[in-house]
Amino acid sequence: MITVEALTKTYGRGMTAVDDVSFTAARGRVTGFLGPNGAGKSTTMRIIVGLTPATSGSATIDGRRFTDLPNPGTEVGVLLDASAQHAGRTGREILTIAQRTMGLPRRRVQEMLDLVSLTSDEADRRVRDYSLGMRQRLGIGTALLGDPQVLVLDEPANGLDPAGIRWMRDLLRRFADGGGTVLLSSHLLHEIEVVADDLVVIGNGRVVAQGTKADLLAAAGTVARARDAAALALAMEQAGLAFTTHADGSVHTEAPPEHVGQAALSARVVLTELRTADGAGLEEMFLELTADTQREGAAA
Ligand SMILES: Nc1ncnc2c1ncn2[C@@H]1O[C@H](COP(=O)(O)OP(=O)(O)OP(=O)(O)O)[C@@H](O)[C@H]1O
Repeated sequence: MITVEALTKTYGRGMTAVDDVSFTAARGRVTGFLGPNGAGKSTTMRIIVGLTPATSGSATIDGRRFTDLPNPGTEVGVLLDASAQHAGRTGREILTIAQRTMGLPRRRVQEMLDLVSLTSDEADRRVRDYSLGMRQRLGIGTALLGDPQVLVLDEPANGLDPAGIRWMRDLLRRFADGGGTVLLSSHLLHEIEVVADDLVVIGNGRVVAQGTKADLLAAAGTVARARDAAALALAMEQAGLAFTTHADGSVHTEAPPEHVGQAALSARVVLTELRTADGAGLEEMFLELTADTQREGAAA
């Protein structure tokens, strides 16, 4: 488990990148870490893995600071900036150095190359000649090399092709289902929506929302549709549920699906659709929660 408590990071005078941030990323779950550009995600993650000192507050992994872990790579897999890998080395060399540093068996290098689908030919090319997606795959391989129980990944899907993104999603799901802890930042909201169990949203260095994805998206309300749109509207009114009607005939309400279902049943209205409004849910929620801190929003 990752525990971040009252974490604050200031740079120079008056620049607060991370402002009293607290959250946990639990075992067996994927925690999505979201926020607009410059919100403080990378800074928080860098503090968690000991690359940036906190001004105040703490970040621990299973109760210990990253810098106190005797062999950190075997406990925490880290991918922060895939472009930061030594460009003059080959992928195989980078993995081999990490394998030796961690004192792992040599076979782990080939196992990781196979896992991230880098061919022998690619593994022996210098990283400067890698595509972004190949660097990302190598970074994921390096993060997993020591068979850690915790992953801290900053934009891991960046540069991956669609098949790679799906592969990554399945990998993270399996990792968490096996009891692992995943803290994952991404701007790909759809990816987060599919893979995350819990969400932490930050804006301007502060947490603006956190909780289970289900709870946060449930707050987005319910969409319902009936064969007879007018009858559904009447049923909603009779049940005292406030709603708006969309051009496509569906209704949107802040009430949970159960209440809408009950209203339809009471009025004997046949529903053709009943779901939480999570189609565009995460994006809507993200934009709403971070409206004050969005660059685009701020200019409006
Ligand atoms: N070394 C530094 N010195 C001064 N300011 C910094 C430093 N590192 C980060 N910052 C500032 O801290 C704020 C948070 O940056 P951070 O990289 O954590 O954001 P982010 O949420 O990861 O953004 P993005 O989505 O663009 O990656 C930004 O305003 C950034 O300019």
